[in-house]
Amino acid sequence: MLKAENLTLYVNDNGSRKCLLNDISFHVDDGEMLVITGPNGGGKSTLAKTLIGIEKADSGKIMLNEQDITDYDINHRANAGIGYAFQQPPRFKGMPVSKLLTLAAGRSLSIDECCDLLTAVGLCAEEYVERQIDGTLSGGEMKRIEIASVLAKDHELCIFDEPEAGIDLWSFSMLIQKFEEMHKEKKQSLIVISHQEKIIDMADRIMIIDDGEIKKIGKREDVLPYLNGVQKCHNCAENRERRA
Ligand SMILES: Nc1ncnc2c1ncn2[C@@H]1O[C@H](COP(=O)(O)OP(=O)(O)OP(=O)(O)O)[C@@H](O)[C@H]1O
Repeated sequence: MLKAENLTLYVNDNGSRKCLLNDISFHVDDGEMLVITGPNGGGKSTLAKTLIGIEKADSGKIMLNEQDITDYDINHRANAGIGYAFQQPPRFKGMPVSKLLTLAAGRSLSIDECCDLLTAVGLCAEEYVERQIDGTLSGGEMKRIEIASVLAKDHELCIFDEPEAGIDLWSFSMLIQKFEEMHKEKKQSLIVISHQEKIIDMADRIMIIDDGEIKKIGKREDVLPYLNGVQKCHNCAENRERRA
């Protein structure tokens, strides 16, 4: 189980102190899927980066399976069992895809295993397995390779930041199948940051973050009506602006 307690994070924004996360507390049960959603700029990616150790909270505590990981760096947290797929994946130039997958798995993978991982994210294995990770890969291709690298290992907790971003419809439906499979197996807990209805509909619980704060968290059936209400209000405001 992951438990975040009172996470608060400030950054220096052109000389002034800006609060990006304000007293965030929540948990993710073993095998649970928590979907985090909310408006752009609300703090979702910042929270994910804080959980994996890229950002360091000014206060608060993070526990993974009763282990206090608050002071762990990114590698130490990965070793403790947290896997993370970036919203915008970094490119490890000059490395073939098979090597990245092997490194991510933490053991040597056969070409067949690499191909299975690539197929799971809708990439033609033969075409990509020995391809170099460099600027010639499109954003969507890079995103899918990144997701495959997280799938390469069983984690205690996998965090996917907008896995749908830049991915075509066909690959997206394969990805949904993969998430459904992982969710059904309940071997790994999942945090998925998403704006996509299909992903939100899969959640056990949904958390809405806006302005660095949790606006709502609860079971899918309790939060969905609230989310639809927020959406309607947003549309009303947009329509009013358009009419004015
Ligand atoms: N280092 C920083 N300095 C100043 N502001 C920052 C910094 N990092 C993030 N922000 C701001 O914090 C806010 C939250 O950003 P974040 O990327 O977490 O949002 P998000 O909810 O993931 O948005 P999206 O849905 O667009 O991906 C944004 O307003 C962003 O501009």
